[in-house]
Amino acid sequence: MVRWKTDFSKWVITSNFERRGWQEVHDEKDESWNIFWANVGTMRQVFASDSLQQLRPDQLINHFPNHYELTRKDLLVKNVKRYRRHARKLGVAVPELVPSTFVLPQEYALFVEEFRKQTSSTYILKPNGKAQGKGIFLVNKLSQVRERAAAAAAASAHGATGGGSVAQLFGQASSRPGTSSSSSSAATPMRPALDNYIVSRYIGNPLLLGGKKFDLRLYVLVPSYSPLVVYLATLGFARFCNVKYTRELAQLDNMFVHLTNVAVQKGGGDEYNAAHGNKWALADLRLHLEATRGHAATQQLFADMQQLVVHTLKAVQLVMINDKHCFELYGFDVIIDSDLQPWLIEVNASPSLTTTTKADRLLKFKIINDALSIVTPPSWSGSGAGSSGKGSSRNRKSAAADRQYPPALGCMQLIHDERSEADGSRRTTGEAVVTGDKGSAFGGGAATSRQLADASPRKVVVLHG
Ligand SMILES: Nc1ncnc2c1ncn2[C@@H]1O[C@H](COP(=O)(O)OP(=O)(O)OP(=O)(O)O)[C@@H](O)[C@H]1O
Repeated sequence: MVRWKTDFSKWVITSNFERRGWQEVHDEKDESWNIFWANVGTMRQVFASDSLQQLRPDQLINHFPNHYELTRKDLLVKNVKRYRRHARKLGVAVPELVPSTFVLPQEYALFVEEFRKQTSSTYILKPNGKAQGKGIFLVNKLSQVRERAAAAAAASAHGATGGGSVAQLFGQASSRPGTSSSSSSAATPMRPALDNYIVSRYIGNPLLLGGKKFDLRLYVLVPSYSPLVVYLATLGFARFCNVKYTRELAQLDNMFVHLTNVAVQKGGGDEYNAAHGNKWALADLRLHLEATRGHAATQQLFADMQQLVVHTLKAVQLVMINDKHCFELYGFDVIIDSDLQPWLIEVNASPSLTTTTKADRLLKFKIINDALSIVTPPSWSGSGAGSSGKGSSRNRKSAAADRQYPPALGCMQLIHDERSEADGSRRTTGEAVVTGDKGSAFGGGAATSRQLADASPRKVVVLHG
């Protein structure tokens, strides 16, 4: 009997396990589970306590230990920048994946340099450690950054002195190596309020639908980083703002115009539509684009989004700890601009599994169902067919690197399998997502991800291989 555990009591998870006839493990200390759907916080504890080392071969868990390399805004940007630098050295063209971004406080001077080169530009500042649109603001003048920093510093110091130099506000003095925060309280600047922020070029020309801004939530399954295997779900959705988009400066602070987060838009009063949750299915968006922008342009956009996903994962492949017990279902947030170029906004390791509408329920149930069918061994399907306790030899084999993955399963389309890329036999199979060879990251004789990997100073770490 397959046994499951979760600290995440969401219907889409528990109903999927129950429908398979699997048995729940209730006791927190009971380690007889075969699959643990954990939130990221629990994962941190599991890895910190080293208990992962003791996992049996027949145990699976839904995060990689250092998933934050991809899902923390500043680390994502660092990894993507490094990947593109390596690609450039190899003469490989990798498209821009994220809008130009700087990590604060370290890259404040670079940000100022870029900002001053623009005649008019808007930037968005986002805290690394927050979600749901919290702490985000837009600026189009450097003085606004300073004002915000001062206000935030004053607030965090509970009325202590606001203001201060930009260097202080961004923590340059306090973050000097070897400077202890306790060394001299008089000499130490206040805790910088915009420490742990990133600042990104704001996509000011988003594609609009009915005059409203939206972003896309794409679901991406990674059963393995070494070899890199990637599935993209054909199910996904667009999330709309409540009010019409405008570039008017007077509306720069109006988050109902600029932020598509459901959490923000739900607070939008009457404008929020509870029936459809301000969402549109990806398939409907595709149909709409086919009708308004043409077949070829739509096809190209979906191919570009597939490339965006694969490149982003390649950018972290070398730093990700490829533990064979792990898989991950990511939520990729993408904004499409008016030229139909997709931009990655962020990657979530725990995409929301809360369901607000019937369509939401069906979509999320199906995504989890298909993801489970891919990551779990065939011997787990059907009730009572799984392992009990110590792993069977079949289960052990299922965790091995030579495992075969189906080209498509339900809504999941295999869009990248590094082993196929190496022998050139299969570039892409995501027919519903993209046709032809467009999704191939380095088609036409360009370097493969393995070549990029070999060129990197950091190597993939494989545990429990
Ligand atoms: N560079 C950008 N250009 C245009 N809009 C952006 C940009 N970055 C973020 N946004 C908008 O702001 C919203 C919030 O950004 P982001 O998702 O990075 O923050 P978050 O608070 O961490 O959200 P989440 O709850 O999804 O983790 C996005 O959904 C998008 O609508």
